[in-house]
Amino acid sequence: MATSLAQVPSNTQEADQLHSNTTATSPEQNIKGYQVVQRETDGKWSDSNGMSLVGWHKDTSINTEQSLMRAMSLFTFNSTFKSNVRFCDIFSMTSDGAAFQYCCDEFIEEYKDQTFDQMAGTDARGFILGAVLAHQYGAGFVPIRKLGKLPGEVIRLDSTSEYAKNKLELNPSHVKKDGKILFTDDLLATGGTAQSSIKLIRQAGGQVEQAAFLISIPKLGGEKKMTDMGVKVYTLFEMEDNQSVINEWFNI
Ligand SMILES: O=P(O)(O)OC[C@H]1O[C@H](OP(=O)(O)OP(=O)(O)O)[C@H](O)[C@@H]1O
Ligand SMILES: Nc1ncnc2[nH]cnc12
Repeated sequence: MATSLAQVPSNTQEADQLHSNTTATSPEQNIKGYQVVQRETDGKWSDSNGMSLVGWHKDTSINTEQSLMRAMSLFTFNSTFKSNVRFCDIFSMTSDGAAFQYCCDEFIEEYKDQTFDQMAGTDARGFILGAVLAHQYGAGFVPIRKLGKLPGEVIRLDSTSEYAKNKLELNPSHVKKDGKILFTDDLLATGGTAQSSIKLIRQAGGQVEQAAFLISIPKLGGEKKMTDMGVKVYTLFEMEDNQSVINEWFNI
């Protein structure tokens, strides 16, 4: 029986259960250094609207089939939402309590030995992880917003992302001068958004040397942009942007 996206359980425990009943053609396969779980044709995770599920955990020490299947079930992809963009929807993950907790805990673990004065995140998806981590570490949260949404005196910078041009704004009075600030966003694609956001924070007197993203698409160059500006990146997932590779994994 084919497994359409609508039938894929959103609850990760149920996903594990489903997987334990399914035979993978190649349960664990190493592609570009990452462990990947493949489903056989019967169990492919996609539906007739062109949506499919794919993703893998960056931590190669997580190598049990169950962990990988959980990682893979977190995000949905939609290739028709924005033209020419393989749009990765994090809200399939955030709307699932277990999945959301799993991701947040991974970040909490990553930064547990550090202290930060503030988190900063970009409107709108960057607010989610930033707010969770701010609460966890007792740090403040600083919003970088799109044009015209922040009251008070703002500084502004143009930014270009994989599919949009924006004007980003920051209220400098929100930034702790010389404070240690972790920049957060859901996704690092071209890095244009993160680059402009971090420039704004630095212009306001904050120190940003680290940035955290749920997902990165390495092919689009964001990680290099971050490194070039002296920012160390931590991402939980990396996404393959090559449709033919994805098709091959999932027999789509
Ligand atoms: O690395 P880049 O190519 O710059 O792309 C990444 C940015 O694009 C998305 O935001 P979007 O502008 O879609 O806004 P949203 O958070 O309001 O959905 C995402 O949340 C990042 O902020
Ligand atoms: N491919 C993508 N999916 C989701 N959000 C994005 N922001 C920039 N590129 C994106």
